[in-house]
Amino acid sequence: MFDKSTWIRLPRNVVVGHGVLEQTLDAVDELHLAGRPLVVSSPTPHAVAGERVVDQFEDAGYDPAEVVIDEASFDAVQQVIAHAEDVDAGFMLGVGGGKAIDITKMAADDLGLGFVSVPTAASHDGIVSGRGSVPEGDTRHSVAAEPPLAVVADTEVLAEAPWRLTTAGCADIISNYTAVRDWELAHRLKNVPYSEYAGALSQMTAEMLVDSASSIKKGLEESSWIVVKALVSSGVAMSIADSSRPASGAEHLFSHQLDRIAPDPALHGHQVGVGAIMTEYLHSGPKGRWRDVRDALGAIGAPTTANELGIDDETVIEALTTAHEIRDRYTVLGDGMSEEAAIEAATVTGVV
Ligand SMILES: NC(=O)C1=CN([C@@H]2O[C@H](COP(=O)(O)OP(=O)(O)OC[C@H]3O[C@@H](n4cnc5c(N)ncnc54)[C@H](O)[C@@H]3O)[C@@H](O)[C@H]2O)C=CC1
Ligand SMILES: O=C(CO)COP(=O)(O)O
Ligand SMILES: [Zn+2]
Repeated sequence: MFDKSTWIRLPRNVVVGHGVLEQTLDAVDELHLAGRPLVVSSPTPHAVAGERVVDQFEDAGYDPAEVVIDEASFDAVQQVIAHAEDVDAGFMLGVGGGKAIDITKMAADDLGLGFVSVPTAASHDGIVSGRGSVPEGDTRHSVAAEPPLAVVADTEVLAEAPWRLTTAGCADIISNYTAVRDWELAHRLKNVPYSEYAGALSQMTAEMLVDSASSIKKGLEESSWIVVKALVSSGVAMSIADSSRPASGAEHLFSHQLDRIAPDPALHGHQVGVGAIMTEYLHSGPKGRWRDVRDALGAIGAPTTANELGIDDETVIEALTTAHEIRDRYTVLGDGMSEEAAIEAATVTGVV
């Protein structure tokens, strides 16, 4: 008997373009959500876009509530859940970077409420995904959560965000190359379920972004358009796989570990990009395609060295040798690299 079944959860409305923040209300009305909206953001995104979203709902006769969170943690998720219960929220809107969106996603999932994603930076591919990722103690949990019902990505807002956030989004996409390689390896070695569709979509997304590198330039709103479409596509790959595997391999373990141990971690996308240079080297050796990964990052102005990340060499080596401990996810790092091998990989690739 054929007994497989699968659920692919995707957003219903993905609205991308110049000035579409003003269409947030329309995108929500279409969803037939009931009750009071709760707008969740962090301080800068609240000032940049959150207040305008609150005003739209106020003008339309809704009674919006708002909460501004300072950090990405399970405490913040609990804080938002408590606030939503206090104000009897009917649905939520997450306005901000990856952290604000993940917190909203996880709180909404816990309460069984619908949620809408309003990214203010094209900095990561969680804007559409059905995963929430928050550190807890020494580990990081990437948990299944309902994906947003709608995504409203205003390229005018995204283009005004600091440029480094956009290059971080590009690097998060470029890291799909190594993430898919790790996924394939885990499939072959550990029989981890693999989705051809999700793997191909993730890889194609990275290829299309790299092919468009010459159009991704500071001050060009079209860049935000190109990057956000890639982020949506990568998020869809995660939804198809029902896992972050298509977009998160050893390079992400390395970045999550840096978030734990570096005194001043860099942006998520920038860290995974530098990680991808080294893990591509581990996959394909000194003559392999690690130079292509490095050059693709360099072409869009993302960091390619520890120095450019603002992280010292020792911390990079420590993160590389301990990254496999972050979570139970088989990658090219296997059960861990020796310090000598980590130094070799980081040195040959010019990361340290
Ligand atoms: N759930 C998922 O599938 C995924 C989750 N993530 C998570 O997302 C997080 C990283 O997201 P990021 O956006 O890099 O970090 P973030 O959310 O901390 O944002 C970075 C900084 O940019 C600021 N910012 C955002 N929009 C701005 C704007 N328009 N103007 C000025 N400043 C602005 C924020 O206030 C913050 O200080 C990580 O925790 C990562 O694990 C990343 C990828 C996928
Ligand atoms: O950052 C992500 C994909 O780009 C999400 O992956 P994680 O599951 O490693 O948090
Ligand atoms: Zn990522």
